[in-house]
Amino acid sequence: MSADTPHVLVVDDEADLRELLVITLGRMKLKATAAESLGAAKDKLNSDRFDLCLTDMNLGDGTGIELLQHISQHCPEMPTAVITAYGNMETATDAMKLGAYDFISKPVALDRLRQLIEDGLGISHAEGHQEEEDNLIGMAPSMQALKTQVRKLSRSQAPIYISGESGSGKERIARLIHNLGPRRDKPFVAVNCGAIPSELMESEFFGHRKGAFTGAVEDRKGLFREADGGTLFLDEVADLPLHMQVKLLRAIQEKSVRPVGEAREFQVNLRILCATHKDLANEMAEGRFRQDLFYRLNVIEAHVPPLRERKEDIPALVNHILQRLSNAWETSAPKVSDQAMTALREYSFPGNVRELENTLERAMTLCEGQVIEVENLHLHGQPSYSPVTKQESPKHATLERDSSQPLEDFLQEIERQEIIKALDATHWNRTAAAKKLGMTFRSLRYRLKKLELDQDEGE
Ligand SMILES: Nc1ncnc2c1ncn2[C@@H]1O[C@H](COP(=O)(O)OP(=O)(O)OP(=O)(O)O)[C@@H](O)[C@H]1O
Repeated sequence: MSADTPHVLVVDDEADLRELLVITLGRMKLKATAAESLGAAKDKLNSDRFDLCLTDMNLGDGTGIELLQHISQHCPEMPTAVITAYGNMETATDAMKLGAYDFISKPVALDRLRQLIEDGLGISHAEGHQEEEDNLIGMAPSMQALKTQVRKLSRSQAPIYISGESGSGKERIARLIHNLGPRRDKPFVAVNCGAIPSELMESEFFGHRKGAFTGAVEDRKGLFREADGGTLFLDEVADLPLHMQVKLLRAIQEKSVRPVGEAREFQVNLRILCATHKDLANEMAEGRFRQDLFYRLNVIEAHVPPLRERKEDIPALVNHILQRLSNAWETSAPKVSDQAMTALREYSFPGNVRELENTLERAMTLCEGQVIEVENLHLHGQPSYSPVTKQESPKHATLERDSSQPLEDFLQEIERQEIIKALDATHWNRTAAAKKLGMTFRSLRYRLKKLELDQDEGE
């Protein structure tokens, strides 16, 4: 064995299991050192350097949890996995919250054990990828804390629930967790659970065999197998129908899937991350989300704060987004006037970073020359606001009629502005806007035509 052969510490008070672990590691050409108690493990950690630690939960003079606490203080960089009693998810969850990257249940299956060891060594050889982190803009203390958490979580295999408002950056966080971790060279598959028709869900997730149902013209692997070895990101997980939640839980627990119309099961090794802008605990309390799946997915929560709570990040985000847009459009990035930047900082951004991106994209189209001014931003609640998809409308009424303006024109301008406000508040959903304005859909449609505001967008 050479000096750079990875060195693994095995901690278990049961001699049989200790021996099995040492033999398996030897067959994998790894160097193993065994400790039979918590005290002995601490001594070995003091006197030697290890690349990985596998520990049982019962250690005679202490527990695996105590060992994890010791490791997190004295050698936090060393990946540690725990061995738990069969079906004891609670202990496994506690261990992962304390930094264990994964767990294995007894009786220990050898192929799963080998996978666990390989995953762990992949972590200890992973270098930091600074450029990945640089793509996540955020100097606000809440974002710095989130980045620290993400760095830690990327080393773990624990499922993570990413909470946060729409457009706040949940998927971006999920990608960063994947890209910083040992699975980075394997696929990252993102799926919006709310966008798949209920009847197609099973085949989307688990695949199907050709001819399994009408329309199944060829074999399909399904998202779980596409993500094999990598990460599956379940966005809007609260939108999964209950029958699918049962199947998902089973696939996660068994680490295997059976495609529709197929007799065989296929093993999958993936990490599950999920997100929703809904309150998942509340969805569970209301009976729309299964409790067992909730506890399986929500081992650790990472929260992405809304943009209005980290306004200090707005200028850096603006520069980052304008740079990205101008690269894509092959133009030079425009500047943002001081007033426009102040307006952006004062705005509440209900649609978070995605809304900021849309606002800047529109402003870049509208601004003449190289400077984005306040009036190019069209922020809600500003007098110059007009809809995103419309061409620049003629000058907006100031709500004070100048004496030369015919009353009819003035009233029409007020009507236009009120309708636009309602349409925007409802994302151009005309039925909802009509309700907001206290008129029928037909009547709104008539007015839209009259004011030349009718368009197909946003239905
Ligand atoms: N901190 C950030 N730095 C740079 N870009 C960001 C940041 N946060 C979000 N973005 C960008 O904003 C857009 C929205 O982010 P993302 O899709 O991750 O949000 P989300 O919370 O997953 O949205 P939804 O709830 O609609 O699924 C993306 O284009 C993303 O790249």
